[in-house]
This record gives sequence, C-alpha cells and structure tokens, in this order.
Amino acid sequence: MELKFTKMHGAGNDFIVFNAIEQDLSALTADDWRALGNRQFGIGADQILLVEKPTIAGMDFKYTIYNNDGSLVENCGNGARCFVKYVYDQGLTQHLANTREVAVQIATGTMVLKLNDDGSVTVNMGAPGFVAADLPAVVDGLPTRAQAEDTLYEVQLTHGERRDISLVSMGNPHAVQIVTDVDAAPVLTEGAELEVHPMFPRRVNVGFMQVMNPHHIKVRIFERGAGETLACGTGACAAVVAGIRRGVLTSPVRVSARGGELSIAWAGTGEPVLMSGPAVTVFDGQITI
Ligand SMILES: N[C@H](CCC[C@H](N)C(=O)O)C(=O)O
Repeated sequence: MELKFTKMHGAGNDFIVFNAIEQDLSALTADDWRALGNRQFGIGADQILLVEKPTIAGMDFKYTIYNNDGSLVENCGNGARCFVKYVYDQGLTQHLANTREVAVQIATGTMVLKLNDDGSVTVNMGAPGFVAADLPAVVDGLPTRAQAEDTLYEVQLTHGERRDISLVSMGNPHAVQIVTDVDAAPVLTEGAELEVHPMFPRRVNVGFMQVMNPHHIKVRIFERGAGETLACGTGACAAVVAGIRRGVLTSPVRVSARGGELSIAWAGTGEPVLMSGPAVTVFDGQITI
C-alpha cells in the first residue's frame, strides 16, 4: 500500500500526518504505527496523526492519534496545532478560510482549533480533570496532602525516594512534579519508572517542571508510549494547571520546553485550558507499507 504523508512538528514534538479521508488506512495495525514511527527503520516521529471524517454532528474532522509504540492516545496538544495547519494548507475545509477555526472530534470529546494570522495556532484543550480514578490512577492508601486546591500524591520509587506528584487529566493522563533544576532532573530514569508505575493502570505521561517565576516554567516530559520528547502540549497544559492549583503559578504562563515555547492560559477549575504555539510543516512524502 502506497501512502502519502506530511511530516510536521509543534515545538519539536514531531508527527507523521495522514489524510485518512482520501486514503484508506483501516487495515493498518499497531505494528504498522510502530514501524512508521521508528526513527531508524521507518519515517520516525513521536506520534502519528490521522485526519478523518467525523462521526458526530457539528464536527469538521475526527482526529486520531497513535504513539510511536503503537498505542492509541486520547489527546495530543502539539499535534492539534499541526492538525489545523495541515487541513488549512491542504484545503480540506472551506469555511476555515473565513473563520480560521475548526472543530475536531477526539476520543474524549471535542476541541476547537484556531489558526492565528501570525501562523501560530490556539487550541481550546477543554477543562482539565482531577479525579484520580478517571485518570485512571489507583491511589487507595497512598498518603496524600493538600497544597492550595491541589491534592499531592506521594509515590515511592524503587530506591526509596518519595515524590509528591499532581494528577491531571487533559483527556490523557499526566503525573507532574516540581523540581529545582529541570535540566538535572532524572527524566529518563524516573520518567520511565513512573510511566509504568502500578499506580497507573493505563500508564501515564510524566512531567517535570521548574518554576522560573509565577508566569514562566521550564518543562521536560517523559511521554507515555514515546519516551522523552522535545515538547508535549498536553504535558505543558498539565504542568501549568498543577502549578496554578499549587499556588506557585499565575495565568498566563510561558512554557519553555527543550524544543520550543508554548503559551498557556487557564482561568481555574471548570474552565478550559487555552494553549498557543507553533506548527511547522517539514516535508511531504510517500511510503509503501
Ligand atoms: N505529544 C502530545 C501528547 C501525547 C500524549 C501521549 N504520549 C499519551 O498520552 O500517551 C502532546 O503534545 O500533547
């Protein structure tokens, strides 16, 4: 099967984008997503994004996401920015030319994506969730303590270290901790351990954030199903939300990831998280799989 694709990135978080409206990808499996995402033997990307026809009324598109380990993902923020740039550049929606907004259906609901005049994209990521069981996370018996609105969950690591983490759902699950120096943080080791910690039955994205000032953080994210990425949109949103709930951040917040900058605003519990940032097309290609 010969497939056309577009390689894109949002702040260095990179994607393979397929037009699954004009191409039939229904036969592809998790093995295929892994093969396509493999950086030595395939195209290489953190996630694979499918542009599909919506199955619910009122939506312009359906947006399906796979990690490069082949697992299906509920939401992908950097990918959403690339999604709207892709459908605009490919002329896949007429009304976008006027409103420059599209409504997309995702596994956990809907999102509105806006293409700004300067080429950046603003995504309404919806309201974050804080119910551990919804993440899902198993927290029975885990010592927890409150800090401002946030409940911190203490997790013990294999060598006895204890970490206070915030649990935030952006449709996908995030475990966020504050560190004093994000560049020195053990992201690869602790991220890998927490990703598959028994507390998280469906694994988890692991965020490390350093508070520079109330309006600026530096982050690194060890992503579920992809490892450390240069940026993670939902992870950046989860970190900002956790910091605001802990009383150490004030909206809006500039988020410096290794691959670029994101701007995130959140007005508090029940309100949506708004994320703005870059979306870049790298190249078009085709592959036989
Ligand atoms: N890179 C994506 C997150 C993918 C999340 C995925 N790693 C998972 O939840 O399994 C983002 O920009 O939000």
